[in-house]
Amino acid sequence: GKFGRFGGRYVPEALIPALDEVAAEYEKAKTDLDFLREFDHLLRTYAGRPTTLTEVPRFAEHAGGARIVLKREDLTHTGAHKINNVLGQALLTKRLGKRRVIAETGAGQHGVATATAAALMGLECVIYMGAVDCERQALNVARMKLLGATVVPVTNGSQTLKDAINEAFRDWVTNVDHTHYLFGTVAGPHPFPEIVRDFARIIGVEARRQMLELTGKLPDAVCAAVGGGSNAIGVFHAFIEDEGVRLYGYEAGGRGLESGEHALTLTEGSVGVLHGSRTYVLQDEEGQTIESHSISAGLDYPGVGPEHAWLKDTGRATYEGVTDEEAMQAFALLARTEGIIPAIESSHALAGALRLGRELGPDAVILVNLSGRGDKDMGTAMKYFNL
Ligand SMILES: Cc1ncc(COP(=O)(O)O)c(/C=N/[C@@H](Cc2c[nH]c3ccccc23)C(=O)O)c1O
Repeated sequence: GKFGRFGGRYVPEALIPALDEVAAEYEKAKTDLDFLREFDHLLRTYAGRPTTLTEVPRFAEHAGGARIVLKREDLTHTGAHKINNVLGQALLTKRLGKRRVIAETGAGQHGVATATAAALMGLECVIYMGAVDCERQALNVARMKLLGATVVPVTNGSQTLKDAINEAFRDWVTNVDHTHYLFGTVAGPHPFPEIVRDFARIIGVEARRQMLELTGKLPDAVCAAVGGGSNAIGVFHAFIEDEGVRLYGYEAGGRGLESGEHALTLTEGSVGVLHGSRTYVLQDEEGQTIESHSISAGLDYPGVGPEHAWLKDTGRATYEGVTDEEAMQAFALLARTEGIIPAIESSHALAGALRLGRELGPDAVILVNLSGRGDKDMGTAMKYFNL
């Protein structure tokens, strides 16, 4: 397979034709100049690409004096990196002649991005979201409805991302003739990990060129939060061939390893199958998926994209945990020192960069993918900090 022993498509027979159809359409689109031009036009004039780099010297004072530069995916339209993947897949939906898109969401950012593209292109849109997540990301639920989407609260299981994905797959099996499942990250069955990575990698392509312009060299390290893995692979991919550039993925450490309440899939999980893909999974000895926990809904997932499983096994990337507490401290520190309120998901990468800066020392230059903005997280922040 594409990612060593990871990836594949472990799905019910009923979904194979739909996956084949999407894979075939993508193979055609990726060399179709009309598609590439329309996608590029939307990324520039609608999503607001290229996003800028912002150096954060006051924040970096807390990172052992290393230089820290942010890739500002929080400045894209809808406020997170998700818009890149969604615009590409929405164009594919139209090429497939389908009139309806469905999606899963946890933090609500992929849901908002999908509803946004559906409104733009006149597609019917249904978003599946765990009832717990509907509660903690209520602002995004309201945005999705305003954008014309139907939000379906999912009440089975842990009522978070994993369950929303299960419900979305059930819908797709029934409605595949007129519906595209607009998958929100680099997990899931082939071809989703490849398609979503290809649509997200513009982040790293821009950042690599921008870092050379800004600092005259490649960064010593690239840091990103890892939920399903799309913003991380999006910023990593353009640097994979650059051996001198270290790649760090930060997972949700939740209440800490000992608490058992975390989403440390790559650092504490084991090889298994989840949502159609062979990858790392948080599972017990019988192979039952263990419920994950994170203060950030977007990282609260017991699986991960197979390309990250491969990057971990080959040693090309390093994955570490960041607890809820560490993430919230980094969240507040960036706001206070640089006037930028990050998404709590992104704050895991910021906390990782503080740790890494102290390790690498004052000559290090660290690029951090600021995957989203923190408007959606103000409810959590108000409670956490008694604002
Ligand atoms: C701002 C922000 N940063 C980082 C992430 C982490 O995702 P990733 O690792 O793919 O970059 C998210 C996830 N937001 C998605 C998470 C998500 C959607 N579908 C998934 C499937 C599996 C795992 C995660 C997701 C959401 O709308 O909740 C996010 O909203």
